[in-house]
Order: sequence, then C-alpha cells, then structure tokens
Amino acid sequence: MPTVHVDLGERSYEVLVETGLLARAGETIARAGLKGRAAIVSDETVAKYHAEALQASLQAVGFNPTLHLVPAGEASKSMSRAEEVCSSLAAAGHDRRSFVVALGGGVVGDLAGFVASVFYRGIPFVQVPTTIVAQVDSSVGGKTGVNLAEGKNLLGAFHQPKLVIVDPSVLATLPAREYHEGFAEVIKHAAIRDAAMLAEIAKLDPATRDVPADLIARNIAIKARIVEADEHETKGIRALLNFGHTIGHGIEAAVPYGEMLHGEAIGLGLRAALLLSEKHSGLSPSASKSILDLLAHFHLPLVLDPAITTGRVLHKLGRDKKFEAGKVRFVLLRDAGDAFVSDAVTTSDMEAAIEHLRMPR
Ligand SMILES: NC(=O)c1ccc[n+]([C@@H]2O[C@H](COP(=O)([O-])OP(=O)(O)OC[C@H]3O[C@@H](n4cnc5c(N)ncnc54)[C@H](O)[C@@H]3O)[C@@H](O)[C@H]2O)c1
Ligand SMILES: O=C(O)C(=O)C[C@@H](O)[C@H](O)[C@H](O)COP(=O)(O)O
Ligand SMILES: [Zn+2]
Repeated sequence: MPTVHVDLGERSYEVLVETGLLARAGETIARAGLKGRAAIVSDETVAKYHAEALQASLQAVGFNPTLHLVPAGEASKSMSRAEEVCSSLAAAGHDRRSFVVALGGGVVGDLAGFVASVFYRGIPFVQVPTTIVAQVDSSVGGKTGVNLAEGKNLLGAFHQPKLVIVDPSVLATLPAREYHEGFAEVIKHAAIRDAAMLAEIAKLDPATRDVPADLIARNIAIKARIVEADEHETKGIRALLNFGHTIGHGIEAAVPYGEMLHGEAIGLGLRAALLLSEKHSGLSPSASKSILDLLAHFHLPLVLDPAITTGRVLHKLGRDKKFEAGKVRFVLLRDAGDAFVSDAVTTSDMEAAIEHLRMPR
C-alpha cells in the first residue's frame, strides 16, 4: 500500500493510503501500538456517512469507542467548541490512557488534534481525513488549532498524530464544491516543489472522485519532506507550505467563517501570489498561467467577491503569523516547483494584488 513515512525522531509516524482502509482502521491502529479507549471526534455530516464503519472496526479490536460530534463547518474551529469536546470526553470517562480519532475534514482534524494536545496535558491522536484538503495536507504535520475572530489559526499547538489513515473511497460522499476546493492545496504542493506533478494533476477529471492513491501519497510526501526539515516552522522552510495563504487567510477571515471554504480562499491567495511572483521573482507569465488554468480546471473561484473590501482583507492578514515587526515573509515562486520566502513584498504590493483579484483573469 502507498505509505509515507514522516521521520520526526520519536514523533515519527506513517501515513497509509489505501482504498477500503476505513473499515480496517481498528486493526491498523492496534498494529501502530495505540492502546486504551478511543474517542472519535467528527462532525455531524461526516458521521452520518462514515462513523458507523469506524466505530465497528474500533469495537472489533476492543477500543470501546465513544463518539463526540460538532456541527459541520469552519465555525466549529473555535475555542468554545474545543472546550465542549474536552468536557464531553471527560464526561465519557476518558483520561490520559485514551486516544482521539479525528474523523473528518481539516476542521475536525485541527479541532480534534488541538483537543488531544491539551486534554490531560496531551493524549495521542490518529487522523482519519475525509476531504482532499485533509488527506493531502491538514492531517499531516501536526499543526492543530482553532480560529479567533481576529484571524485564522491564532490559537494552537504542534501535536503530531501517531498515525494517519487515508481511505480515498470516503471522497465518494463529498459534495462537488468541497471536493474541488481541496485541489488548491494539491496544486500548492506541486507548485512549490514538483513542477512535473502539475501535469499529472491536470489529467484528473474534476467530475469524478478518481484520484489515484499513489498520486495522493506523492502529494503528501511533498509536505512530509518539508515538515521533516522544519517541524516547528522556525527555519523558513515550512513557511513554503503557506504559499497562497497570506492573502488567502486574509480573505477567508474577512467573511464569516465557513462562508468561503479554505481551499477557495487559498485559490484566490494563489492567484495573488502568482502575480506577485511575476513582479518580484521573475516567474514567467506562461508558468503563472498554467497554474491558474489548473485552479480553474477544478472550478476554483479566481475573482474576488466585490463585497469583500481590500481594506478588510489587509486588516485581517495583518494578524498573519508570518508578520514580524510589521514586515511579512511572503512565499513566492521563481518558477513552477521552485518556491522561496521573500521579504521584498510590501503592504502596497499586497494591496495591488488584492485589487487585481477583482479583474477577470
Ligand atoms: N493543519 C493544517 O496543516 C491544515 C492544512 C490545510 C487546511 N487546514 C484547515 O482545514 C480546514 C479546512 O478543511 P476542509 O476543507 O476539509 O473543511 P471541512 O473540514 O469543513 O470539510 C468541508 C465540508 O465537507 C464535509 N465533509 C467532509 N468530509 C466529507 C465526506 N467524506 N463526505 C461528505 N461530506 C464531507 C464537512 O462536513 C464539511 O461540511 C480549515 O480550517 C483550514 O485552516 C489545516
Ligand atoms: O502545514 C503547514 O505548515 C501549512 O502551512 C499548511 C496550510 O495549508 C494550512 O492551511 C495551515 O493551517 C496554515 O497554517 P498557519 O500556521 O499559516 O495558520
Ligand atoms: Zn491551507
């Protein structure tokens, strides 16, 4: 089975990618050495489709699971929901011998991972991602957390999962909009490190849910190698995974959480970052266009809603964790597959790039 090993010393783990793996999650988790009771955290939509299979497989190997649900959507990535989930775990008798299983998209993964990082000062957790965003990106790397009204992911902890179980067949129940948004992150990974993969992604039919397990694994491996090199984002390497996220996070936080999906905001952020790369780092217009074409291939919106003002986006992105002493470290491309962190991008450059998003491409 395609497997990505994430080598982080004593925090190392495997990402397993195989169709049908959800039904074998229990035995897979037992084989990875987890012990105690399982607390499944999911959202109401995902649970409807996939909780039963997970519960049965955990039950079959004696993990005696409990189920803890939050409403679907970005608004659940909040401190108050995290507290509710912690209380629900405590009320169900979980303690430091238990482990959390996050069943869902990036919202559930980030929230449940955060809960696992603080419950009884930290318990193990397993990621069972059910969206493209979560399968290729959020389930790997250990960034967990919740949002504040002031900005995205402003509260959180690094807490690596013990295992990631990717079953591409769960994507069959994902609505089209939620499926397509995930390709912003897939394309982001290829754009920063693997230009050849862009051509492979372009061959996928956006009307189907057919993404080869091998392509998912290779896309995950791009992230895994970067996380291994800079787990806690202190060396300017992991920041590359934020390509498209400075302006993207500003846009996502400029509207009520959940109105725009993460991948949709990042698609717009990528368009802005491509423009800034043409201006500041010599990205050729043809390389830029081919990445934009790929975003459009997956029906990602590339024009900013006129109701979202540039001032509001700039205000929200001012909270970005990549700002230090008023200067932003902005991720640019020199070429497809060749990203770097620049300190040459000014607020007025970003303002112009946001304005550019109002024009048809
Ligand atoms: N930690 C990280 O490294 C990282 C990386 C990327 C994104 N993120 C975060 O992830 C979040 C976005 O994740 P997302 O895009 O997966 O959103 P999401 O978790 O809200 O899922 C999108 C929607 O799809 C539904 N859904 C999920 N799986 C389903 C399935 N298999 N069938 C039917 N419906 C399903 C959910 O109920 C939800 O309504 C954002 O908060 C973003 O900041 C984190
Ligand atoms: O794992 C990372 O590192 C990323 O930057 C992945 C991003 O896709 C993701 O959206 C992440 O949550 C952004 O993190 P933040 O530190 O910019 O909030
Ligand atoms: Zn992201």
